[in-house]
Amino acid sequence: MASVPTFNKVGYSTVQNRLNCNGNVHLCKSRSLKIRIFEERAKSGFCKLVTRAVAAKPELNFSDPDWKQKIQDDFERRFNLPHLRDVIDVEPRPTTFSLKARNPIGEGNGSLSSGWNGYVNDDDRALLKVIKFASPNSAGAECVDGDCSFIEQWVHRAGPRKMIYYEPSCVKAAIVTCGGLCPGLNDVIRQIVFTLEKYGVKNIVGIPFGYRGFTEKGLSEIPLSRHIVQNINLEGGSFLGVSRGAPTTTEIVDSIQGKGIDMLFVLGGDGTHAGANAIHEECRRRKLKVSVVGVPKTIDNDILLVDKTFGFDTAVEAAQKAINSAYIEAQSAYHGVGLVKLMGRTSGFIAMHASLSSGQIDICLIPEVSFNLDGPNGLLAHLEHLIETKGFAMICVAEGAGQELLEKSHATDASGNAVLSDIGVHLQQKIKRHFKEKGLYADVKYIDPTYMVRAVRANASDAILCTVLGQNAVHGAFAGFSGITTGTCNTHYVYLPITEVIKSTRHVDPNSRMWHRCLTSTGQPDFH
Ligand SMILES: Nc1ncnc2c1ncn2[C@@H]1O[C@H](COP(=O)(O)OP(=O)(O)OP(=O)(O)O)[C@@H](O)[C@H]1O
Ligand SMILES: O=P(O)(O)OC[C@H]1O[C@](O)(CO)[C@@H](O)[C@@H]1O
Ligand SMILES: [Mg+2]
Repeated sequence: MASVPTFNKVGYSTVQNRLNCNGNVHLCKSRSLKIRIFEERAKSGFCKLVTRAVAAKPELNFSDPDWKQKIQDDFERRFNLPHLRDVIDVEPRPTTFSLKARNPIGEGNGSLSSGWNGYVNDDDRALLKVIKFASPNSAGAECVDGDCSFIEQWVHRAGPRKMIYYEPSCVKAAIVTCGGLCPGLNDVIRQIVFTLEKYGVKNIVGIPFGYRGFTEKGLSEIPLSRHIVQNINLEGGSFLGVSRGAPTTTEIVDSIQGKGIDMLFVLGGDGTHAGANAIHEECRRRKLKVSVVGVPKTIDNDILLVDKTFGFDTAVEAAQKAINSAYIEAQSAYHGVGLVKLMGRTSGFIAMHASLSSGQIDICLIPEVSFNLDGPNGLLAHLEHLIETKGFAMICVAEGAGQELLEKSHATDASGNAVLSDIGVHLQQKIKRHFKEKGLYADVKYIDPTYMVRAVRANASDAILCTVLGQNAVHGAFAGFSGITTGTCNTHYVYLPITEVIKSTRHVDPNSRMWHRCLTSTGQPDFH
C-alpha cells in the first residue's frame, strides 16, 4: 500500500486517469479503496502505469529501508513553495478577500459567518503523479510477481488563503507581459486587476513592453483599474505590450525598489520565468518584501509540469483555418500538395494537436522526430505514394522541425533564442524539384499563417483558464509566496516553485501515446 502523506488532497480520479484501464471507471467513496483497486489492477497486469520510472534523484539505494521516504523528502523539498517568511519577519493577518460578493448597501458586507468556506489551506495538495518502482530484486523496470512500490507526489493547491501577508490598501502591484504574444494575455491582466481590487488594492500599474519597461527611457507605468481593463479581453495581443531582451536583474530590482512595487505579476514563457526567478532571488538577497508570481504563457505549450499553457488551445484552433484552406486548395488541384507551417520552435505540440484535430493531415513533422526526405523510406517517396493512391496530400510542419536538413543560422533574437532556418520554404522547394526531376506533376500550395495563430483573442476554454490563473496569481501573492507560478496539474489548480518549471523545456515525447495517436491518425510511416 502506498504510504499516506498527512496533507489534505484532491485528485484521486487522476490516479485512474494514469492507468490504461480500458476506460473502466471506479466510483469509490473511500480513498484507500481507490488506491487499493489501483494497486491491485496494476499488479494483475490488467492496467499499466503510464508514468515513467523516476529519475534517480536522490541516489537510490533499495537496500536502504528509508529509500521511499528519501524520495518523498527530496520531492517535498523541491516543491516546497518559497515564502516571504523564509527571509524576512512577516506577520499574517486575516484576509480581506471575500468569497461572497459584497453587498454595497447591506449589513455585514462579505461576511462568511455561515455557509460555504472556500479558502484553501496551506496543507491542501493536488496529485502531480504516481511513480511506479519495480521490485528492487528485478533487473529492469518491470514488476516481478506484482512486486511494485508506488510513490505519490503531491503539489500545493492554488487559491485564496484565510491569512494574508499584506495590508491591501498599502500594496502597489505591477503586471508585466514578456516574450511573444499569446492569446489570453489580456484576460489574465484583467483578472489580476479585478482580484487585486477585490482584496482592496488601489495602486495597480502595468509595466509597458515587457522587462524593458522597467528601465527604458520614455516608457512609464500604465495605471490599471477595473474600469480601464474592463473590455481588454475582447481583443488579442497585450494591453501592456511585450518585448524580448531585457535589462539586467539588478537594474530591474533597482527599478522595483524605486517604484515601490510590492507584488510583481509576470506573464511569460520559460525565458520570462527564468527572469522572474532571478528577480525573486535578488529581492530575497536584498530582503525586500516583494512577491514575484508567474503565470505561464506560451502558444508552444513547452512549459514543464503544467497540463497546458494558456493560449495553446486557441493557437491550435486558429491553425485549423490555415489547414482547412490548404486542404481545399490541395484537394481541388491536380496532384495537389498542401503544406502548412506552424509555430513551435523546439516543441511540436501545436503541429501535433492541429494535425490531430483537423483530421486532414497525412504527414505531421515536429522538431522532436527527425526525418529523411530522400530514399525509399523518405518523405518524398511517401508523398509520391499518396499522390498516386489518394490524388493529393497534406503536410503540417512545425517551424523547428528538420533543422538538421538546413543550413544552420547562427543568429539569435534579443532574448538569445536561436533564429531558425525556414523549413517550410525548404520543403516547398524540395517537393517541387523532386516531382519535376521525376517527370511527375505536383501542384504545391504552401501556407504559413505565422502570427495569425497567436494574434487572436482567447477562445472560450483559454478564457476560463486565464480567468482562474489570473485570480490564483493574486491569491498566491497575498498568501506571501514569491518565486512561484500557477497552472493546472491533472486538472487541479496548483502553485509550483518557478525553479521546477524552468529546469528544461517541455517536448513532445516520441514514445508518448499522443504522438502515436497522431501517427495512427495521419497514417504516416517512419521516414528513415
Ligand atoms: N535565463 C534568463 N534569465 C533572465 N531573463 C531571461 C532569461 N531568458 C530570457 N529572459 C528574459 O525574459 C524575457 C522573455 O524571454 P523570451 O523572449 O525567451 O520569451 P519567453 O518568456 O520564453 O516566451 P515565448 O514563449 O514567447 O518565447 C526577455 O525579456 C528575456 O530577456
Ligand atoms: O517572432 P517572435 O515574436 O520573436 O516570436 C516567434 C516565436 O514565438 C513563439 O510564438 C512563442 O515562443 C514561437 O512559436 C515562435 O517561434
Ligand atoms: Mg521561450
